[in-house]
Amino acid sequence: MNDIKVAVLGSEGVGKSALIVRFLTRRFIGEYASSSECIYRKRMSIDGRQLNLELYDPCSQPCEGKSTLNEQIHWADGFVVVYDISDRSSFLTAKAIVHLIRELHLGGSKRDADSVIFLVGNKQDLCHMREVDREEGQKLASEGRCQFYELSAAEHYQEVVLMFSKIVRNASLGGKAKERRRRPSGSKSMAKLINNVFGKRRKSV
Ligand SMILES: Nc1nc2c(ncn2[C@@H]2O[C@H](COP(=O)(O)OP(=O)(O)OP(=O)(O)O)[C@@H](O)[C@H]2O)c(=O)[nH]1
Repeated sequence: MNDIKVAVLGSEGVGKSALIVRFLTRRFIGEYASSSECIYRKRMSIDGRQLNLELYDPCSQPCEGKSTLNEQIHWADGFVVVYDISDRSSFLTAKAIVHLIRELHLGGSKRDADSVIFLVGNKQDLCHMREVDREEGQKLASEGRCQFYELSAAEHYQEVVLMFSKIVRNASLGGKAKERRRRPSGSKSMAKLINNVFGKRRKSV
């Protein structure tokens, strides 16, 4: 069975965990653990093929054994680079990450690389507080040769599922069946994911 590794990257509070939890559990809960990096696993069927998906959710806080962004990039087959449309600084971080991925992610053909970086402007429901125009996102995506999505983990379940399904499909088709690399860090079961959702430091929306 194919193993597909997808890293969800971006600055603190952009909604990386919210997107992952939404995809894996259908739920948007509002507060998520941030104290450790983790990998979530899901068995999926794409085009009749069984895949083991590993989704990497980094920790924005300093934490024990934390992997570097370079390690995360080398580990992954596909990348979801997230920013918050109501936070310009998160967009600048996303831009830097996209450029770094392009620099470091040298395996595979050009076509493969083009289809496995997704740029996601999250929190579209906060468009009344928008600091990043949709056009700016599209421009960065075209410069970085990424696919572009603007969505809301809070409100757009179907779009979130579609986006993750597409990157998994693209990564699995990329012919980048890489030799298995070192995992960025520990892994987490679904039960742990659910447990992590409650009693976290609060973040404002
Ligand atoms: N309004 C709105 N809030 C969101 C959305 N997605 C996430 N949030 C909120 O944004 C805050 C941060 O979400 P997280 O999923 O913890 O963000 P993160 O990127 O994982 O943050 P770190 O773990 O600190 O890196 C939480 O309060 C979420 O409820 C969204 O689509 N809309």
